[in-house]
Amino acid sequence: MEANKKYPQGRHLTYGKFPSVFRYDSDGHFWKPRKRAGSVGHLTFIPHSCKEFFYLRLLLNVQVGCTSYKDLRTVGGYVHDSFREACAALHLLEDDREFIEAITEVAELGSGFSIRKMFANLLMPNSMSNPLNVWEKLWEMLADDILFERRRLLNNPDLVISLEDLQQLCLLDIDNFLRGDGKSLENYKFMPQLCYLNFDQLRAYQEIRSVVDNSVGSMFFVDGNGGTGKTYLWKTISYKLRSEGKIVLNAASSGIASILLPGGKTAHSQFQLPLVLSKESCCRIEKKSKKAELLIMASLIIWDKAPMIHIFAFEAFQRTLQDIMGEVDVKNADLLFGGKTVVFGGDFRQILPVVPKGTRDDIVNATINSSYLWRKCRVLRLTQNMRLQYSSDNAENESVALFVKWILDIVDGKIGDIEDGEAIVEITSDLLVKNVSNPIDRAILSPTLDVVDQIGVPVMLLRNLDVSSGLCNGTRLIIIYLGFSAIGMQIVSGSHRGDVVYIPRMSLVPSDANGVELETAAQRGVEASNSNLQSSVSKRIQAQLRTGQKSHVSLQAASGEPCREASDLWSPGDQRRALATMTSS
Ligand SMILES: Nc1ncnc2c1ncn2[C@@H]1O[C@H](COP(=O)(O)OP(=O)(O)OP(=O)(O)O)[C@@H](O)[C@H]1O
Repeated sequence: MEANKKYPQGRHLTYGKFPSVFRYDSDGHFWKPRKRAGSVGHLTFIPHSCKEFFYLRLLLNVQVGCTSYKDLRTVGGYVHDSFREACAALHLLEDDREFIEAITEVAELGSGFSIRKMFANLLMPNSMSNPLNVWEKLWEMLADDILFERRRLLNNPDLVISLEDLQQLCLLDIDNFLRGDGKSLENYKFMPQLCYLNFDQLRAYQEIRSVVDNSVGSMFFVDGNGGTGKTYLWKTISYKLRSEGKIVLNAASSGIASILLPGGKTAHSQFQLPLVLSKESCCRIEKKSKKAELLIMASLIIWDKAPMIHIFAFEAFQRTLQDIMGEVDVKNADLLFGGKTVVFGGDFRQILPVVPKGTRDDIVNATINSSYLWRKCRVLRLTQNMRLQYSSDNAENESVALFVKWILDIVDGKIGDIEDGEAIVEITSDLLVKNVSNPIDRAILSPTLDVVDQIGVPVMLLRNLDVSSGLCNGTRLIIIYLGFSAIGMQIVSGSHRGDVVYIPRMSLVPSDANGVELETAAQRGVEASNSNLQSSVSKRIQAQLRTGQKSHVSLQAASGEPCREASDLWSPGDQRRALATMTSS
């Protein structure tokens, strides 16, 4: 302030910028002009708890040319009583900007750990007027070092953590700080919450956890209808174990289900399963390879949507694990899955393995519960549908419950005359959506297998091209460019919605094709298995019923949706009879 009185050339500088032109003489306690400019200064951090000093510091970062503290408190010619009031007049406190600035500043000086602690400390006394706003603006900064720490802890420099997982890990830390003070995130309902488990999920979690903790190894199957929270359970277990530095390998039988899992991969990619499986197959994992090392280090292996894959895949995986783990200790070679804990999950009402030209019996025999492994499997059941959000309106709840029962009855074969697993089901007109502007957003099926030939046409990808970018079997896209050898598309479903991608035109030759080729990896029309629904059907679930075309209608999918309206069935014509293929085993 004395320098401002003396040197007019410094009056346009904030306190932080002052050292760029002036030098402080610590002996004489005064500022004098620098001979050479270029120094950078910063103000010492002052915690929010220091109240007026904190606000004084905020003002020093904004006000210029002040020659007294009174000048600092003056805004628009009015002298405020406190630094805080002056900050408010300068709009420095709107939207919790003071806290955002304070956290941002500490982030430059300290670790992510310290700013997470700071955020928790601000939450505790309810200092922030809108903590959610601060969280949304800063959470990536709060989670800044988590990925680095995890890579270091797991000794895996290539580790990738999804944004959702990062948020959970960050919240977990904040929750831990709050617990130190006898509180938890639950006390702050307006904040994003940590995963909490319902009774069935908790029981399953505890059983799996105790086996992992005691390193005894076991095989589990978590059985639950769509929406009972299997994926939620996988996520919770994964977050928890990984937060303790343990390795959890997540895989799913389908690409689109795998992108819902933290660090999930398709089972084929995760376990190097051969495409053509037989009774003697083994995974293509070399004993001394990195993949084998990872499997040895893994505390838990999760395999979602297991009923979709042929039993040969599980048996191949079990043999491979015995081989790999037998190298660690010869006794492991006789243990189930080499002594590893492997948790399978899925819903037998959903899609079962595809057996080309197979009968119903062939399909049932190819399903995981027909394997010799099943006898050693502990089945854990989830029964509460978590996707259904019951409202305070009893009539609405009743209607939802009736609708769910109707869907389950169809799948259980209680409605319609079933012939060889198929039945004609009458759909009541109140379930039909007559006009729909954007069917891609609301459709489950059905394939037309037409060649992709027009811009603006909705398509579904039929190959796992790049699961981490959301390009997998089941991803929905809209054609935006048709080139000679590449097609440009925009993703319209899942977490990569809106992304523009270009994929080469390619031939699809099924392993048992006998010369049959499909035109491109993306096929016009929509067909999704139940497992594809969560990310590919975004807002509403419907079945598109095509006159005269036999479509595989996974009606039970709709049973998990939040409300009856969300489960409308769309019929382009007046087709009200759906041919539902029963897949119940
Ligand atoms: N304990 C829980 N607390 C809050 N929400 C939950 C809980 N468990 C599940 N949910 C929510 O319920 C919905 C359905 O759960 P989830 O996707 O895990 O079911 P699912 O059994 O995997 O379904 P599907 O078999 O159709 O894939 C999701 O929106 C999930 O976030």
